[in-house]
Amino acid sequence: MISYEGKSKSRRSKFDEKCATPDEAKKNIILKKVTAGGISRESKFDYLFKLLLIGDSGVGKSSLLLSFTSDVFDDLSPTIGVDFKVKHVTVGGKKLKLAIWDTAGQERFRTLTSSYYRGAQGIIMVYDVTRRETFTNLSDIWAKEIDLYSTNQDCIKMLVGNKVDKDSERTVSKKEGIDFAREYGCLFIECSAKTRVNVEQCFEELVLKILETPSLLAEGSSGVKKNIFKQKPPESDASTSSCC
Ligand SMILES: Nc1nc2c(ncn2[C@@H]2O[C@H](COP(=O)(O)OP(=O)(O)OP(=O)(O)O)[C@@H](O)[C@H]2O)c(=O)[nH]1
Repeated sequence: MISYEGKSKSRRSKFDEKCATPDEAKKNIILKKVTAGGISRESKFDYLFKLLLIGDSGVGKSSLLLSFTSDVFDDLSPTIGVDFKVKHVTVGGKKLKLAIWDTAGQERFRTLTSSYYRGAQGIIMVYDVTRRETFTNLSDIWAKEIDLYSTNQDCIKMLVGNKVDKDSERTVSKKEGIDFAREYGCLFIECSAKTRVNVEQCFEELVLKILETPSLLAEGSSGVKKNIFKQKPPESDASTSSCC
């Protein structure tokens, strides 16, 4: 089991609701990073890991994140650009700070979200077991995005089939998920953000695998000065940040 010292923020600020375009979303990201930078200075940890959630719109990425960090399930509106949460956990005797980035699945944000693959030690690819196209898009879109944009050669990938609480509506079998994961060298789990089945296990297995990968530990060590919260948003410029 993971033990928590949870720190999380509610997913939708009033600012979120007003963001309708990728440009507005960029400004939103900058604001959120400033807030997260404050949190990072408060806590001690052995490793800081950057995790990324990707997959089609509506598969439940934000719901998984909210379920994991806040034990809450809600009917969420689509993510605008990129969102993130911080979670402190202890796994394998190590104190970990997880910065979990939740990307919008909608295609119009793809250029914006692609830069967030940089430096991620773990990438969670999510599909909806009741919507087959979200599974076929894994190979058509998401695996290609990882190949293009992930900068960590040893980055651990986790395939997640979400919404197993709707088993009667399932259009993707568990075996298909296992086969895909084997072919693409991913970990695999089926879960439900709604019932919380396997939600903790998903993050725990991913993080344990990262801990077993020495090259990723060098990247994620708290001794490394690189601050992943200060990652520049794509195409960010002075005018954007000064607007904020
Ligand atoms: N039944 C069920 N519904 C879920 C589950 N996870 C998410 N949902 C619902 O699916 C819808 C989409 O969930 P989101 O978490 O917003 O999906 P997303 O992948 O973040 O979507 P984008 O932000 O557009 O990329 C919401 O109505 C959720 O309530 C689940 O495990 N079971």
